[in-house]
Amino acid sequence: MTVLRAEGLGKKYKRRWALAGCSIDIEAGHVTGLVGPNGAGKSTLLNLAAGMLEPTTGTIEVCGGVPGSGPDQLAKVGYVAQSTPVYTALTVEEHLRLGAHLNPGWDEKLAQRRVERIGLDPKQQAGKLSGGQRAQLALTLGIAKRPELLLLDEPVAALDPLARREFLSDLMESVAEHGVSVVLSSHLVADLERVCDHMIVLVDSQVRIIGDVEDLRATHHRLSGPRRDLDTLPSDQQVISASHTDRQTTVVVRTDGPILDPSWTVGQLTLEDLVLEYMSNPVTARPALEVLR
Ligand SMILES: Nc1ncnc2c1ncn2[C@@H]1O[C@H](COP(=O)(O)OP(=O)(O)OP(=O)(O)O)[C@@H](O)[C@H]1O
Repeated sequence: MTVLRAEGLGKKYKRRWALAGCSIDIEAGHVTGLVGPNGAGKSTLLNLAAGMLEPTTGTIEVCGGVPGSGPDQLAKVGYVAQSTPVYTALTVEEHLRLGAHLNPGWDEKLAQRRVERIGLDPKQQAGKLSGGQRAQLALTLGIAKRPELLLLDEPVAALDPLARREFLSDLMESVAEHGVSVVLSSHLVADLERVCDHMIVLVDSQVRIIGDVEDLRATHHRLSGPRRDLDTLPSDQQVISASHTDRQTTVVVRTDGPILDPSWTVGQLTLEDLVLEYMSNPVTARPALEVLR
């Protein structure tokens, strides 16, 4: 089953395109990381998927429905926005009560367990929580809702390192136990690497690359060797970035085939290297669109 399908998706604010021509296909059961520079369009994409925004062009379908189209659709999708919105005048326990009231699939046990473990005082007003505690409360509401698809916009940005690790392991537990699909944006690629099996890199409002993390790792190589003209590379090798000194060429290529040329020294890239290559070379790389299976 497809949990998120976008075709030619675009969003324009006044005269500026925040997102343009995005085609994305995410099957259920995946944890998909969304990365890209500031202003690339990550929050815009998540807002479109949550039904908080309407597309200017193209279409987006989430869990088989139009985002934000009614109560059934809202129940299927959990969304924790970057600002981790909470009701400042309500206490922690009132938030949980509200969650139980509004969400047909509410998991009270899970919500209580999380609040206890995080150490939130149920009687404390949300407006008096720290930024990290507010984020934890918002994340608890998102997870305990038991959605089919959980959309998280920079969920760990406000968390301390231990809380971050625990949150990510909670998330993995929810994925394993309840099969929830997740799309989460973050600038912390090392965190994403721990939990994501798929990755989308957005640059300049467009999808630069989308795919299975293992496939991405296996098909990208850093080649270094004697200086040479890039036109001499085999046609199945897509150049992502290249640099030359007087004597040496270093090039990052994407290819499904083996590197047969013995003059290259072949190095593997970490996921972080790979993401940075796409983020810092928006011109040389062509967009690579794939279906996530
Ligand atoms: N409400 C708005 N009105 C006008 N422009 C907007 C609005 N929201 C976002 N934008 C613009 O759209 C572009 C994409 O913004 P978006 O917030 O989606 O990026 P992002 O990738 O989430 O960035 P960040 O990593 O900084 O959170 C940016 O240029 C931003 O200035």
